[in-house]
Amino acid sequence: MTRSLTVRAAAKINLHLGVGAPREDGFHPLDTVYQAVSLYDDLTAYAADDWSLTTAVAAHLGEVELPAAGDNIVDRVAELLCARRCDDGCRPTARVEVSKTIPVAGGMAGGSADAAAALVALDRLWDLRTPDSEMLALAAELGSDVPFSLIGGTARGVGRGELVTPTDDFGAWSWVVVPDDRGLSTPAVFRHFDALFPDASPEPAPAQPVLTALASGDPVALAAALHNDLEAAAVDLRPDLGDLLARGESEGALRGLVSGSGPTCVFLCESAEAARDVAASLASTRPVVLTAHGPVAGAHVVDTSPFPEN
Ligand SMILES: C[C@@](CO)(OP(=O)(O)O)[C@H](O)COP(=O)(O)OP(=O)(O)OC[C@H]1O[C@@H](n2ccc(N)nc2=O)[C@H](O)[C@@H]1O
Ligand SMILES: Nc1ncnc2c1ncn2[C@@H]1O[C@H](COP(=O)(O)OP(=O)(O)O)[C@@H](O)[C@H]1O
Repeated sequence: MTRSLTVRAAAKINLHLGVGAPREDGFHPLDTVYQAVSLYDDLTAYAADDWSLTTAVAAHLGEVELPAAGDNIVDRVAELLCARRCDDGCRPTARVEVSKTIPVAGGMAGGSADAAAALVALDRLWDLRTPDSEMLALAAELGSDVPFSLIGGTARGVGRGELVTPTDDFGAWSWVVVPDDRGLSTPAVFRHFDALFPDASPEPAPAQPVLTALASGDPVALAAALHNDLEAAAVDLRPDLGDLLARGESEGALRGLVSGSGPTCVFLCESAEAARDVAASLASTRPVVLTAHGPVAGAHVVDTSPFPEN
């Protein structure tokens, strides 16, 4: 029987996204608070003699173009892990299948989730036993959001978002998630932020109000503290998002927010029941409306077949 393992990784919401003026390397300094929420991609890696990758996107997310095998972030993970952790001259071999339910190019870090899942799965499949500190460093090379996708939960991110520290979170938070059938490009939204705010401070807005609200566990306090500096840029590029945010709030959400660089909009609700009600109201005019809760775990193994324990 072929050895295989499945790793699950979650989407994220930025509860706070403070963005400073661009650094010399072009990246923006961030002070952000990530929360992993219960929308997932599953990645299964099978032992094989060659390298192959297939991706499947959940039907409700519509017709979405993903980078072809060879250009996918999962290919980059395999190359990087092999180059840094395998013997000289080795090449990556596995058959990898990715099953996506995280909206693509939606500001929910779906590509980063797949990268984190691939790091965990291939490290285990190839028995590399990479130390956690090195896994986080490799994750940071792959993308600013990838270290958070590894650790999950609720965490503060600084630097360009790659330096993550878990934070206190005493709540069980209920979200409505409204994806969009057209993605927004993350670099384009950051560029539009620069155009709208040419005098932005080099220091991003501090995350303290959200950290205090998370420690209270009170949804009303968290709703008041939610903050996203990219929201103005995303809404300026896509004015319909502003209408959607207003509508969710008028339907009973405590607060609507663009998720990261958008275009997915998320709505914090008082309870799981309230989230179901808001979702039902929004579903009368939107093709896809989901509910989710957070925080949930980072990339973790959910199935092995048969796989010797070490
Ligand atoms: C905006 C955020 C908020 O969490 O997420 P998304 O909304 O895309 O999911 C992240 O900063 C996205 O992280 P990620 O998608 O991993 O970005 P990267 O691959 O590192 O960078 C993609 C591009 O985004 C811009 N970028 C990213 C991070 C950052 N701190 N400053 C930037 O200017 C740069 O143009 C960079 O070339
Ligand atoms: N495995 C993958 N899943 C999703 N997107 C991927 C993947 N590999 C590469 N990408 C590309 O990464 C870009 C960002 O996608 P994604 O991570 O879903 O969005 P966001 O950065 O807004 O959170 C898109 O252009 C997408 O086509």
